[in-house]
Amino acid sequence: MAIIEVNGLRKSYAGRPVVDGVGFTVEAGEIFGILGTNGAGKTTTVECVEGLRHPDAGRVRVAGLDPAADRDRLTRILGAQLQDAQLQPKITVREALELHAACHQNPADWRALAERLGLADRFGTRFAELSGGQQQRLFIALALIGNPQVVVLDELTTGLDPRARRDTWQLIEDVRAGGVTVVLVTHFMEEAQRLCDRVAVLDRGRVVALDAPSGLIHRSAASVVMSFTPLGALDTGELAALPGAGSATRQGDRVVISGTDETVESVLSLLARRGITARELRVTDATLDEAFLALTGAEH
Ligand SMILES: Nc1ncnc2c1ncn2[C@@H]1O[C@H](COP(=O)(O)OP(=O)(O)OP(=O)(O)O)[C@@H](O)[C@H]1O
Repeated sequence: MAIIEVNGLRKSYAGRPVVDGVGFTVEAGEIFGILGTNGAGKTTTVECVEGLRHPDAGRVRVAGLDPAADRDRLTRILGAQLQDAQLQPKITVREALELHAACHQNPADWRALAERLGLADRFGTRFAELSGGQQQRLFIALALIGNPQVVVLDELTTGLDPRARRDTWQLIEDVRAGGVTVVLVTHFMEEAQRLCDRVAVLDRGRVVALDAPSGLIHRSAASVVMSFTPLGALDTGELAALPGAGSATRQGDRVVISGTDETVESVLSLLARRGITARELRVTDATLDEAFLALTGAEH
């Protein structure tokens, strides 16, 4: 059953379309990812779903409600992550939880929520004194405090260290296991690949792909990634023109080529013809990174 339906969504700023006919549905209980390059229109799209921005055209429904017209009822169904600027640096964890619980008709037990999110020993700590990971946990708690059916998390793990990011992923999986539908805007392909049931890839205001992460990877022309340090001059433009090659870039002294098995064979024979040694040669399966680059034509 679809809990979010977006059809033909359009939004322009000063005559410039930034969301240009976006459509997708989110099924109840799934973790739905929204990926895209900077400025692709991700935040504008989810803010239309949250009722924070009014679309110029199109239809948005969250559990049957029109977010633009039914914002009050929507807040009982949908929880959104706050941006840090919206919390006072001096507010304590307890005060923030109590304050936000008081804004909802049917709030969750904030002590139990804090316990579940590992914040129980931080009730007296001021927001500004929390670590980045603890702040993110607090934002998740505040997004969940109204017992929502849907939670929208926009770039939740940006700025977190790898351990805190992984802890946050576990939290998101726990949230979903509790029956909440999650919409996750992210720049991290690993995060999307690990967490999301399906992802929509936005590029310049349009959905250019919508599938399970594994589906996007399989549909992408690049199935493998080859990398090595060449002991000799090698032109990436020449490599990118080899059969099946998706992209060829330099990362420090290494050359990274995405493509197919045929590309690997072609690179090896080119190296042999030129008498160039490839040090620390690696060939790995392609990930969502390569699919994303191919879909958006972007470097990131
Ligand atoms: N209130 C606004 N007024 C004018 N332009 C805006 C406004 N909000 C967003 N934009 C522009 O709309 C475009 C899309 O912005 P949006 O924040 O939706 O993109 P995004 O995909 O979330 O980007 P990012 O990954 O950088 O957060 C950007 O070019 C942005 O500068």
